[in-house]
Amino acid sequence: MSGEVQKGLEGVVVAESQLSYIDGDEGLLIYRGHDIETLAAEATYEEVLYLLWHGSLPTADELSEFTATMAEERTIDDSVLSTLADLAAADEEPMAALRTATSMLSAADPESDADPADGEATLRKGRRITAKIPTVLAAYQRLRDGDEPVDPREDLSHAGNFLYMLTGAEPDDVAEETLDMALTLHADHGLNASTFASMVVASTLADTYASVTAGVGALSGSLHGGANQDVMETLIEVEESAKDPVEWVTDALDNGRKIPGFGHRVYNVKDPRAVILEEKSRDLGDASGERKWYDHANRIEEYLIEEAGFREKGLAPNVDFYSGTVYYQLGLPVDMFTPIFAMSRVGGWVAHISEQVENNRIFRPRAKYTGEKEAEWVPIEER
Ligand SMILES: CC(=O)SCCNC(=O)CCNC(=O)[C@H](O)C(C)(C)COP(=O)(O)OP(=O)(O)OC[C@H]1O[C@@H](n2cnc3c(N)ncnc32)[C@H](O)[C@@H]1OP(=O)(O)O
Ligand SMILES: O=C([O-])CC(=O)C(=O)O
Repeated sequence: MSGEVQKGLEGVVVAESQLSYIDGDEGLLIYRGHDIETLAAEATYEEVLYLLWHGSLPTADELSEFTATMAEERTIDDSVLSTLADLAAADEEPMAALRTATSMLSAADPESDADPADGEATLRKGRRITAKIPTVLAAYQRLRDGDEPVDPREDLSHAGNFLYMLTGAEPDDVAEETLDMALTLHADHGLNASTFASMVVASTLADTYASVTAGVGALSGSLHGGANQDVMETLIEVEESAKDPVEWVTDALDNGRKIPGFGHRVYNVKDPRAVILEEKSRDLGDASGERKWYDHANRIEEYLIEEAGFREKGLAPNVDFYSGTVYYQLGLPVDMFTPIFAMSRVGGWVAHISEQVENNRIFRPRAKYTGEKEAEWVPIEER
């Protein structure tokens, strides 16, 4: 066995998977054979979940049964709502509130004693978690605002119902379709850090709720899902600085700052999801007459790629760079951006957890020990 350290596990292949394929040089993303551009344009998030979890696109009957089953599972227990109220009163971060609530949801699962190695039971538990996360998030946002949570409706889509529960009003088509597309784009992405975290937990044969909770925790960090919030905060900082975006970003780089929304372990070119979200951000800006956020982001991208050497370093916009401006233009609160990412990515976590337990071996890498091997024992009173 080679003792060479692969820091950050770069390039290490640890599993086989049929779920998503990424070509980081070509800027290609595929879920089970279907390219992301087609899925974003044609599929609903529910269809994508079915594809990821059950291996092929659903027929119309399969989709309507699947959608109805998930819609019936949207309600959350009063105990979860009451904990969310306590967390809102304590001004907890939304991702931390989601982490706590996801863990709590297991108490009401009707299959709590299912065999963790049963991939089908994992999918059913995962479906319940996926159905309930929007209810948790919308309730949390309303409680933070001092409003009563709104009960989920079964007749609305996953995206439409979330927006409805958030505002108390049915969303317009543009908002619903935009969010649905964003959910599709974020649903899966190979062994990213949060998916891998959830797989590591699942590989111990821990419960699905434990594995998904680990995914939420891993996604919250600023190097991963947390970057979409950071991008928007950066654009707001640019706006408030009274500096030109290029001047701002030059100063930021001179001060050793990383620019959120740029760089990726797998892509050396622009993330194909960022291409789609950029177009959506520009269209929303044009439609509302408020192109400022898109323009700031685009100016920063152009400068970093064309003039600051990012292209030569293989640094390009990732999915988080334009998702923030899209969500902002939909009027979503900035610190809900990463929870909305989780609301989508739970589909990928569940698919990978199920794939893992169906063909399981516990993850157990090693560290190269660089500490002392023969330290002298000194009694406590002599130290
Ligand atoms: C959904 C997602 O998770 S997408 C990623 C979201 N995260 C971000 O957008 C945060 C900003 N980006 C980053 O921190 C990184 O690019 C990551 C975490 C995405 C990838 O990390 P790694 O593959 O480990 O790359 P690493 O951080 O080692 O970067 C390689 C080089 O590029 C530089 N670099 C990477 N990203 C950036 C950036 N956003 N801005 C400026 N420089 C950068 C690094 O400083 C490093 O330079 P060096 O070799 O001179 O030290
Ligand atoms: O793949 C990664 O490392 C990060 C990412 O883009 C994602 O999780 O969507």
